[in-house]
Amino acid sequence: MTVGMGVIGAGWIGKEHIQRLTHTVTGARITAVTDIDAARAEEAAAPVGARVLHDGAAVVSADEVDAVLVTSWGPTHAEHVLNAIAAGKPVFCEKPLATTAEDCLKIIEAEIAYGRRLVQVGFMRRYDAGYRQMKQVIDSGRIGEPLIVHCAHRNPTVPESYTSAMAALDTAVHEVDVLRWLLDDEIVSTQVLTPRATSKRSAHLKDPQIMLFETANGVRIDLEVFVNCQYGYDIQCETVGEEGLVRLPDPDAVAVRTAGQHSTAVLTDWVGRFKDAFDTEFREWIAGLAAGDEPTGPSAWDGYAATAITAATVEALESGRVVATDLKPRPAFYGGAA
Ligand SMILES: NC(=O)C1=CN([C@@H]2O[C@H](COP(=O)(O)OP(=O)(O)OC[C@H]3O[C@@H](n4cnc5c(N)ncnc54)[C@H](O)[C@@H]3O)[C@@H](O)[C@H]2O)C=CC1
Ligand SMILES: O=C1[C@@H](O)[C@H](O)[C@@H](O)[C@H](O)[C@H]1O
Repeated sequence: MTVGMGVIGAGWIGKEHIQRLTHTVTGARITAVTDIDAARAEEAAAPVGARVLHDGAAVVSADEVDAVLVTSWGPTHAEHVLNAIAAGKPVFCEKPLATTAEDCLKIIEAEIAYGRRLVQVGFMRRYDAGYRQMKQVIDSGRIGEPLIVHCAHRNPTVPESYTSAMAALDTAVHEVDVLRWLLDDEIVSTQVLTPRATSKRSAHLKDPQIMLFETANGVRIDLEVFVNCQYGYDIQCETVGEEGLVRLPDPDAVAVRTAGQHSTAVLTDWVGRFKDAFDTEFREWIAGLAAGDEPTGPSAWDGYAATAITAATVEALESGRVVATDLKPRPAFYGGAA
């Protein structure tokens, strides 16, 4: 079965995923595209033979759309995801699931009422080979119980429109998700330290930031978010356990020796760093859809947790306090205590 895919939002990542589903991952065909910028929708749809529809609701209800891909701006996600659930269609939503915890909870309520998982959130790091190997090591017990995690998330530069809150909402949100999954633990409190600011930032921006998270099991996580680091796109993660540690590998790169130097390249953006992870994420999602299975990737609950924890982190940044994440109890539908 080929899955007919309707895409809502044909911007940067929307176009990336359209290319991926057309040329790299088998089992799906882009059948409909919409964007509030009609020219952008046309430009993305024409080369893959998809129809351009006038809005997200039209995409969700189109007969040729079996599943929906939401790659529009974050504040619009909840509406499209709720429409897809109402239509009983599987929906892959790029992060964030919604920009408020309240909207995430509405999605959870709608999915539970539907009675079957339809929603998957685009936290692709769970599909990265390095993070998967780290999880295997942690789960195997080889390093003993995890105690501390050291992380860094560095982008070379960000546009003027990037705000201090986005360090949590847009950037650290990936660590929040992948660490909850890696440790199989929940983040219960958050704090933000602001070291000396880089002169390379926009005047309004607090950069870098050091985020400190604590989990229910008492694991401490420190995360450096530095979005004007200049030198490249660099993702680091090291978990220290009672009997050893496990570190995320750097991406493969040849070592060059020339002119008295030994060097390896550093990547410059998330597109290249997580290309294989995105491919695997979609390969597994499409295979599940074709088999009629419920999605097994990041759930609406994970989307809620990430939004609530990053919102608490913004509160921590603005107040200078340690803030409790105060998550709701996880419903049995998502594997919580009944
Ligand atoms: N997983 C990851 O690493 C990444 C995820 N993202 C997420 O993907 C989403 C899109 O990001 P980008 O592609 O970078 O943004 P973008 O601004 O390049 O593209 C978004 C597109 O959505 C369109 N749009 C906005 N509202 C719409 C609506 N209601 N209906 C139809 N079209 C609409 C815009 O006109 C634009 O073309 C964001 O939620 C972002 O956080 C973005 C980059 C990386
Ligand atoms: O999702 C992403 C962007 O939206 C965000 O702005 C970047 O900081 C992240 O590295 C990237 O993965």
